[in-house]
Amino acid sequence: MDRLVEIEKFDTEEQSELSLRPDAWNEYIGQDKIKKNLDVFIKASKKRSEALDHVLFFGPPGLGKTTLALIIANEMESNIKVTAAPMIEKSGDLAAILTNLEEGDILFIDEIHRLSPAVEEILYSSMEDFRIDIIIGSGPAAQTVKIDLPRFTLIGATTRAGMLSNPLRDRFGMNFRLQFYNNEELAKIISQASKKLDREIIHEAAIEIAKRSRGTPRIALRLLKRVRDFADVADELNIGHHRTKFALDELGINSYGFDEMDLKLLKLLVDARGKPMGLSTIAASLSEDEGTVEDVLEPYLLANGFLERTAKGRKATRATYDVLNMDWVSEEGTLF
Ligand SMILES: Nc1ncnc2c1ncn2[C@@H]1O[C@H](COP(=O)(O)OP(=O)(O)OP(=O)(O)O)[C@@H](O)[C@H]1O
Repeated sequence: MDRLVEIEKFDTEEQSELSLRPDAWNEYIGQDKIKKNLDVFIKASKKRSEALDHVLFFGPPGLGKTTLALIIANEMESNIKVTAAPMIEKSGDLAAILTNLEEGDILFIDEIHRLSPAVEEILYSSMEDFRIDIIIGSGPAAQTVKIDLPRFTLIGATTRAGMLSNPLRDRFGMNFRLQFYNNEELAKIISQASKKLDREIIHEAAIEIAKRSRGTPRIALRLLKRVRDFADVADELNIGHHRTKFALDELGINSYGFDEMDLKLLKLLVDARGKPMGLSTIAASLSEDEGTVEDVLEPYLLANGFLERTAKGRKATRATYDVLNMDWVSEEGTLF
């Protein structure tokens, strides 16, 4: 029987990513430790003919959490339903999803930290006992009906592990943190995707795109598509280094891969002349919400030493001044 892959969380841009998405381990580049561990756990569950234990992935957007869930389903030869927490508004929505699952199915919930407490409550018993209690009616006449569920696997993904409640986090048998990719890994992802787009890309060009992708496959693939547009217009069948550099410069992507928002944030910190800045001040100055600053902007800057988090707030580092071609000012305000 064919596996069922039901996806209801993607917008149009994500739909266009689907054709480039790897569906087997050999195409999933990097994250070697996670791959190795999951491979063992999948093989063990298959050997015992059991559903895989619940899995939680966390890490910044675009690092491959959804892709991993789809590969797991492929390897387990299971049906998968992909959804996102904001689409599960009421406990009834979740109950409907759960009661429609079959033995061994996988349910993937993205942004799982955004589930409402009432919905989360239902998830606890379904993850632990494969059972849900539904209350029918209200007041003294209300009745609780227990419904048994098939043994399924929940795969949760979140950009904010810290926002997950303890009872929910504890119910996952496996936790994996995804890391940013290095340039060689991203170049491999770019070359692989380029082949799927019927283009050859030379290694130097792939590295050039990788360097400007903030360690993130989703950004790398987006840039690859734009570079391909430039190559197509110039009637170049293959993607070379010169065209790639030209295209990326035209797109205004600097050699660190920083976009306008990154640069605005770094400039804010530098303008504070060494004084730490609070998250709320940064968010207000950038007209962004705090969550976006914490989940999307900061992780890459932090991981690469362009920003420092202290108890008093965020601070520029020496590397921040270097990026912006400015003289370094220490916390005491001394110019170097
Ligand atoms: N390790 C990898 N190897 C090859 N391609 C990858 C890898 N990781 C991600 N990709 C590609 O990058 C794109 C984004 O990945 P994905 O949607 O899985 O990220 P995500 O972590 O789920 O993002 P979000 O948190 O926004 O949902 C996909 O098109 C996928 O094909």
